[in-house]
Amino acid sequence: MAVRKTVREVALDVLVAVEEREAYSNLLLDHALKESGLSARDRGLATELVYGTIQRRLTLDWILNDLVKKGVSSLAPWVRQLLRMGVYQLRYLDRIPDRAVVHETVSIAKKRGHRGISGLANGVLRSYQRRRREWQLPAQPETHRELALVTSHPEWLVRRLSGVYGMEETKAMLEANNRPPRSSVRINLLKGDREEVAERIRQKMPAVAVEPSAVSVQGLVLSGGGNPAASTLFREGWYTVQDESSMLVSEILDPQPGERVLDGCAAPGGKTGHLAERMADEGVLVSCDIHSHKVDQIQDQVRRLGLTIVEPRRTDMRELVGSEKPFDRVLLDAPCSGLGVIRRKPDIKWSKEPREIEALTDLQKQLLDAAAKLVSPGGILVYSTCTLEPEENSRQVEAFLDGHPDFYPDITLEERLPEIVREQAILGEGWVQILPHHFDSDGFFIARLKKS
Ligand SMILES: C[S@@+](CC[C@H](N)C(=O)[O-])C[C@H]1O[C@@H](n2cnc3c(N)ncnc32)[C@H](O)[C@@H]1O
Repeated sequence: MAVRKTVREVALDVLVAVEEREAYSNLLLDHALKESGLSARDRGLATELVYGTIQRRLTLDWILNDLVKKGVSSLAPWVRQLLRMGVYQLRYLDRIPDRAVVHETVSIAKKRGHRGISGLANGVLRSYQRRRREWQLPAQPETHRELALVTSHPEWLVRRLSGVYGMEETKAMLEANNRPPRSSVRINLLKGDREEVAERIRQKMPAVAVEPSAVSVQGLVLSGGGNPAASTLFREGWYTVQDESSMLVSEILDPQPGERVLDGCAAPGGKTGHLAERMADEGVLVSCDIHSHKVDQIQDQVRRLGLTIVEPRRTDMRELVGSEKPFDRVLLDAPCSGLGVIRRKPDIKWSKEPREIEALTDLQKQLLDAAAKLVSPGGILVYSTCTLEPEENSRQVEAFLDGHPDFYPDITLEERLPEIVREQAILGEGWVQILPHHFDSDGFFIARLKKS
């Protein structure tokens, strides 16, 4: 029988895979936890170790570069990650005794490396224990570098965001990125109303506290009890796991039963399901994505939610122009830099580069041009992203409106928002920008545009 990995070995392997394959931490971790056979408590610890070590990377490397002679970049990836994970536990996790951290780290080093590596691990962690007071950070960071170090985000990102939102707001946003995401679900309107679904969840999962979301009328916030996607209620389509601000996108498009609707960049299908539910599963909903494996994910959602009006297609949305009749409503939930979802995928902050943002804005512009042609006169176009970058958001919309005089911003967007969002989020003409600390949700930009 194969020997089961310990919780720290599971976490370490995920950390190494994220770095080497440049894959998303949440996907790799989900997969590793499923295979691991770890108890629920250890799964919680593995999750904390993976997210925490990635989140705090800059601060951890700042310390390790003082403790490792040639610096962390000189180490083999697994040794680098092992030391980061060790210092992370000593610095940020009070509930694990220091000696347990040192012991576990050195055991993995012994098992996987030679004596030199276990000696290094032991020396580095013990030096950190002795000298930990040397690495003090200011409570009120004043420079970009200090804010980068305190919140552990790349300096280019701190510079860029504080140029737009100011130091105070940026600090709040970056701190929110280091907090664990809230767990929320969108109730399936085709099955019941919010109170009915909440009651079912309470009965099925008594350990879970269920509260209505203040951000979305279809949202429920869950706390204190496992993974909502593992429940039979999820498999039976009573709800979909979705972030609260992301739910606002389909609410703002507000498709009606019987209409012809396009979800142009649809996979994995979270918003497709939402649109169809709001259409009472009546009408036509073309849901396309450029990647075929992702179209399968849309298909899975449709099946699970028991929807009949969705037509999943593998296609480049731009190719629909000329071959499809216009739509009453179009959702363009565009590919973006994802800076609003760093809390869920902390590796994004280390893998994204400023030049990628420029390439993305080009693609978004092309998709918007195509979307404009696919909306029928009098129809609605909603453009959304899960990023915070004006180049991809408000400026993208301004440029679109300049180039498309037949479109105008729909100011009814404001009255479609719940009071708390109107009061706290950033509102523009026909658009809203939600930042991660506003509601401890994902950062989202949503614009509602009307064709005359
Ligand atoms: C932000 S994600 C969409 C998330 C989705 N709306 C949801 O709520 O589940 C953007 C998607 O656009 C797809 N995409 C990128 N370029 C595309 C194109 N030219 N045509 C259609 N889909 C595209 C990507 O594969 C990706 O799945």
